[in-house]
Amino acid sequence: MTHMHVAGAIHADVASPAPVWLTRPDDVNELTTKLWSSNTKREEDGVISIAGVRVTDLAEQVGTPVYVLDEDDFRTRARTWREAFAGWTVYYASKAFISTVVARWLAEEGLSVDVASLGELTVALRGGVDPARIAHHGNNKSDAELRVSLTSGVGRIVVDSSDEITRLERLCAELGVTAKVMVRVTTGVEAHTHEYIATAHEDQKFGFSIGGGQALVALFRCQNSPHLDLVGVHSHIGSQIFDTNGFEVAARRTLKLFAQFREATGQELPELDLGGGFGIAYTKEDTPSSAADLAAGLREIVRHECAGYGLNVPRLSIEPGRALIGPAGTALYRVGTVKPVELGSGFSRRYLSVDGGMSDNIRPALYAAEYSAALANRVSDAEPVISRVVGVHCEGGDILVRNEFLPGDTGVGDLLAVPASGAYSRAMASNYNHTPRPPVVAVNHGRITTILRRETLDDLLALDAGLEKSES
Ligand SMILES: Cc1ncc(COP(=O)(O)O)c(C=O)c1O
Ligand SMILES: N[C@@H](CCCC[NH3+])C(=O)O
Repeated sequence: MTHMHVAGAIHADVASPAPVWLTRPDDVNELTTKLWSSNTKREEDGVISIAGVRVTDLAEQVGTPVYVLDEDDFRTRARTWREAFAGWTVYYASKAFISTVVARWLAEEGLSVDVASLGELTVALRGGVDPARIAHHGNNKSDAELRVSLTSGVGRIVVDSSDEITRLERLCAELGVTAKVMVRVTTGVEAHTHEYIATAHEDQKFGFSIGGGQALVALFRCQNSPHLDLVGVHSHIGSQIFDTNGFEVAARRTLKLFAQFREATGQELPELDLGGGFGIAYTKEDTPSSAADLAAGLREIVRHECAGYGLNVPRLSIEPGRALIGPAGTALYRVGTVKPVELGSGFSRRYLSVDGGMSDNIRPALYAAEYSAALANRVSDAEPVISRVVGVHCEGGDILVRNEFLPGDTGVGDLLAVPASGAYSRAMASNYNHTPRPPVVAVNHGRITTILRRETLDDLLALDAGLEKSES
């Protein structure tokens, strides 16, 4: 992830070890603008508010932990991306987070939606997304899933394997329909991100390899199928990427494939999807590109490559997930214990245990992802101290924020806010240790709306078949 290369390095000038990239803030109460949703600020009395809702009121009304979505921030970001990429189709990657309310916002803001499971597809449809504006992904889509996709009129099915093409042809024949398909290709790009979220190097499960020749074969096969309508190629190189070079190389390689396809068939492929993966700021160190800069860069590359091959510029699309919902979300936790841990050589680390953990945000444990945090219910004059925010689970790796300067008097009962938490946190949440998953609330103009309620122990016990039997 972003700072993995320096995670072990330490400052010697502070009482606790801090990674070299983490600088001591002049004002520990200040909210670094790029990290927080656009309607987040500190009120005069020091309490953080999001879209006019004070986090102290929020915690009182809905409890903690809670994920807070700044509706206006999300909608504005969705519009900004749609406008920056005018003329392209912008699919929101729903895996980052989806609920029927978010699906409705997307439909209202004129975005399309990418789904990667029957669950995401169902939520998008139930949320009112036009099926024609849905792209269906997955490296092992089931018959049941493809059937729903075909019968509901999903706009694009992105095929990922020969077995899937066979399955899809059989289902299309059975249902008497034709599927519009894109072929997911592997461009061989080594994206600069964590290994687990890079998806275009050769040794991973997604797509047909361009370098190995399988991509061209898959294109021919779809082109010649009476059941499939081949519309183009899909490339996705990975996630949380800052270095735009990877997108450029992917665009070059896919357009070379377009040229090869035309040479072999005399026909041009009409569409190219360049996927998602645009990085966001989780810490002050991160410097994401703006939608406008990304759009200008990608437009120019595509134009240049198409001109070089004498191709018409295809209809283009992208699939940002994190870049739209990540910065709009804030996680709110309450501190339950504070523990100074002696590390030897005069160092100590302050562990702040909060009421959530790896069950609501697995990203630090899974990708060594870095986050930031701020004391949210008040300001403090105390010296900033390097702190580690940890959860309630039975794992040493149950870390939410590995290193952050927080006021030295942060204590039991205080609220901590973790910005940039809208993507892949609640969406990847689990019930580890039989923990009910936190709610997601939308805030706007001082109003709180629950869009996903808090799970309860009763919800979890309702799944317990043994209990059902003994009580019936
Ligand atoms: C096919 C596809 N499209 C889009 C995305 C969205 O990625 P991100 O949220 O990084 O923009 C992903 C996830 O990495 C993906 O696998
Ligand atoms: N889940 C990943 C991103 C990969 C998404 C799907 N291709 C993350 O949390 O960063």
